[in-house]
Order: sequence, then C-alpha cells, then structure tokens
Amino acid sequence: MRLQHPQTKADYEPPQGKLKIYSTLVRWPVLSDLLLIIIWMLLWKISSLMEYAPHASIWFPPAGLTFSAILLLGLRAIPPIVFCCMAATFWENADYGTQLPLHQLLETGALFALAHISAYATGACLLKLLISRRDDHQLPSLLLAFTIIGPLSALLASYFTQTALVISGVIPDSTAGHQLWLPLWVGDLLGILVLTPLLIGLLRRIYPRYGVWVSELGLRQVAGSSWEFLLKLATAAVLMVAVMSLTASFQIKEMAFAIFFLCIPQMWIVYTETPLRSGISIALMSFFTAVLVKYLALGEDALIFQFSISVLAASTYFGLLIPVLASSNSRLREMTRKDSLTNAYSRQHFFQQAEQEILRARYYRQPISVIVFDIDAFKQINDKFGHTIGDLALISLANLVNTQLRQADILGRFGGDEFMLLLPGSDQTDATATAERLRQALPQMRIAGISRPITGSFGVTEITPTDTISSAFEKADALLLEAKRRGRNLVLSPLPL
Ligand SMILES: Nc1nc2c(ncn2[C@@H]2O[C@H](COP(=O)(O)OP(=O)(O)OP(=O)(O)O)[C@@H](O)[C@H]2O)c(=O)[nH]1
Repeated sequence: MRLQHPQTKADYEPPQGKLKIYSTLVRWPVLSDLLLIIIWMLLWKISSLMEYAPHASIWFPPAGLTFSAILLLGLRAIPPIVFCCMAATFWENADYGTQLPLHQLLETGALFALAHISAYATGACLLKLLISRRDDHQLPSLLLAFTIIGPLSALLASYFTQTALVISGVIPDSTAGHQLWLPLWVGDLLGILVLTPLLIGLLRRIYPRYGVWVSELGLRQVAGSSWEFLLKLATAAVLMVAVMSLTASFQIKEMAFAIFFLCIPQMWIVYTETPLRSGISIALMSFFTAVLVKYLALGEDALIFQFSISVLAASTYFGLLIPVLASSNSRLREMTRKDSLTNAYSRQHFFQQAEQEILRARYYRQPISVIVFDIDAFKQINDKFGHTIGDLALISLANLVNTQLRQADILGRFGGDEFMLLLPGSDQTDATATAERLRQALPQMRIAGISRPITGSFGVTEITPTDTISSAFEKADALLLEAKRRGRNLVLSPLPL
C-alpha cells in the first residue's frame, strides 16, 4: 500500500445518503478548513478549562488534531492550524488577563505555531514516510510506529513550546519555566495517543478527498449490540468514578494507582467490540479522567491518571491488532485450502484430508475410493475459445461435480484441468458408477461461448489397506492416461466390472 492522494473519483466515493454534505465539502474546501478551525478551537477551549497549573492542561487534544490533520492532509493542514495557534494565543491572553501588547501577542502566537506545527509535522511526515515504504502488514507497523513517533513528537512539541513561551516572555526564564515541558508533554501525549485514531476518522468525513489509505487498513467490523457496549462503558465509568472519588476522599496517593484496573473493562471492549467503539471508549475515559481530576481537585495525582490513560490507549491499539490479524490469518488459510478459480480444495489440502479419511475408513473397515479425471483436449478449448472461456469450463466442471457429490465426498484440483475426487464409503463398483454418471453428465454442460460438447476421461481406484493417498492417486492417474490413450471420453478402473 502507498499513502497517496486518491487518483479517481471512485477512490473517495462517499457513503450513500451523505452525498450532499460531501459534495458541498468537496466543492468548497474552505468549509472543511473552517470546520477544522472550529473543532481545533473547541478542543483547545476544553483543554484550557482543564488546566491544573498555568499553561499545563491535563489533556491537550488539539495536539492529536494537529498530528492527525498533517498526517491526513499534509502541508494543506498547516494554514488553518497556524490560524488556530494565533487565535488561541489571543484567547489565552484574554483569559489570563495578561494584556500583552499586540506585537508581543503576534510574536508569541507565531512562535507557538512554529513550535507546535514543526514538531507534529516532523512526526506525522516521518510516520507517513515509514508507512508508505512498507507494503506488507501495514496495520501492525503503523501502530508500532505511531506509538513511538506520537509520544516523541509530543515531547518535541512540549520542549519547543516551552522555549517559545520563554523567548516571548510569557513564562519566566527560570528553573520553574524550564520545567514546564513535562506537564505540557503529558497533556499532549494524552491528546495524541488517545485521540489521533478517532480524529483521523472525523477528518476523513470533513475532507472526503483524503485518507483513502485508512480504509485499506482492514479495521472495519460489524458492530454488536449497543446495549452491551453501553454496559461495558458503564462498568468502566463506575470503576473510574470509584477509584478517583476514593483517592480524593482519603487523600492516599497510592490509591490513585488503582486506576490501572481500567485496563480490564477497556480490554473487554477492545476484544469484543469494533475498533471505532474501542476508540470512543478510550476517548471517553480520557475525557472523564481529565474532568474528574479537575473537579475532584486531584491535580497532584494528575500525572498518575494521565500516564494510566496513555498506557491504556497504547494497549488498546495493540489489542486492536488481534482481530485484524486473526481475520487475515483465516483469509490466508482459506486461500491455501481452496483453489481460487474453481473453489475445489487445493492439491495440498486435498491430500491432507484424504490421509485422514483413509485412516478413518481403515478404522471403521469401510471402503474408500479415488477418481482422477480431466477434460478432454482442454488445450484446444483454450486455443480455440480463449483462456477466459477455458476458465469458465473449469468452473462449470467443478460446479457440476459438486452437485453430484454426497456430503462426505471431497473434490480437489490437482492442477491445470486435472481434478481428483475422494469417495469415502464407496468401493470400486460404486466409485466407477459415480465416474460413469459424471462422464455422461459432462456433455450436457452448457458453457457460454463453447459450441461443442465437453467430454472427460476418468481413472478410478479403490484404496487398498496397503495404499497411501499418493500411491492410490498414481494408480488412478495411470488409468486416466490409459483412458486418454484409448481415445478419451472413457472411465477406466483396474478390474473389468
Ligand atoms: N483456461 C485455463 N487453462 C489452464 C489452466 N491451467 C492449465 N491450463 C491449460 O490446460 C491445458 C491442459 O492441456 P493438456 O495437459 O495438454 O491436456 P489436454 O489438452 O486436456 O489434453 P488431454 O488431457 O490429453 O485430453 C494447457 O493448455 C494449460 O495451459 C487454467 O487455470 N485455466
């Protein structure tokens, strides 16, 4: 997979029913930018309400939005975010009542924008570069890269922001001023780790032309009952409120560490719900943790709560990998089990199954037989009507055989136009009769584009107690070759019936 802008209209086809909004946003990109600005400012305002020390918020979601926007939109995201950084500086000046002169506000805003954007742009571009260089396993490598690059970008942003605030004189050039990076980092870290996936989802709706690669990550799943999800959320909420209220009431710092038990309901959600629901739950947990820290006056323990939610978010992302990897494993297993053209079992899987069936037949002292067959002069069909019609003939043959089989019978494709059929419970007489029925049914097959009837040749053998599946296959294959030699459209078995 390559991270790139969509090339065709189909690449960013919006979901039905939302066409009007999407086409408006596609036609007026400035509306998308306006929405981005509104959301950024809203998140900034919420985070400023959660400040537990000057300039240090428990939770700084604008960091997640900046990172997501640059990851998704590239340089296109920078002008609206520069605007947001400037506006936030003016707004904060009004909130703190610091009355800085205009030139100092402009300088502070510009330095903040430079610090914030340069750090997150570096991280987002690096992540984009790493992912675009990997074609395989994109989701695991994306998540691993994200959990490393996200916190490092936040660290860089915090250090740059602290420096910007010192240079512009907003915070003192003292030891206290130089220690601001830590609370800034933890707030940004929470915003990045917890919210980036959800914010990418949101931005994809606001910017319908961008982020096709996100839908290629294989995260889509069918959601289960909403009530069950709410029950799990409620369990997490009860646990969170209990731990935080007890910590606030008893004023015992160690009690705050019980917040790590939140991993139990969160992992319950991750393993049983969709990735979107897991993302919503971790976002809600982080939001309410921040609210409770503020309103239960747990500022002194803020770091414990912030780190617990960050650890929870990182565990969530790795937890999300499990269903994705399991489903791609089962897809791969299916691919090796079945022949993709005819849906018959692959040679390897047929032989594995046959070995087990032979053991079972011996144990229950039941007969078991194998038929090997192919289409007569199939090369001519390909040459005369083309390979697509040839493929159609192979598919029709497999379908026809499948309609004639009993539940226990197994059809495999050896390769080319050669198939094999395992018939548990059939002795040679039954198996020969089955092969004869198939031989007679073959010419009745109607295949679009083929004007002449198709015929086939068959070799049949009952598997003896000393046979392996390979030796039995070779016997039946030799009989098939003999049938070809005798003029084709024939069933041959070892003993004359
Ligand atoms: N359309 C199509 N052709 C295939 C496929 N796999 C193999 N073939 C072709 O199947 C043909 C098999 O030809 P041969 O093995 O010579 O057998 P034949 O023409 O059926 O002759 P006899 O078996 O002696 O009757 C070859 O031309 C292969 O290229 C496939 O998946 N699709």
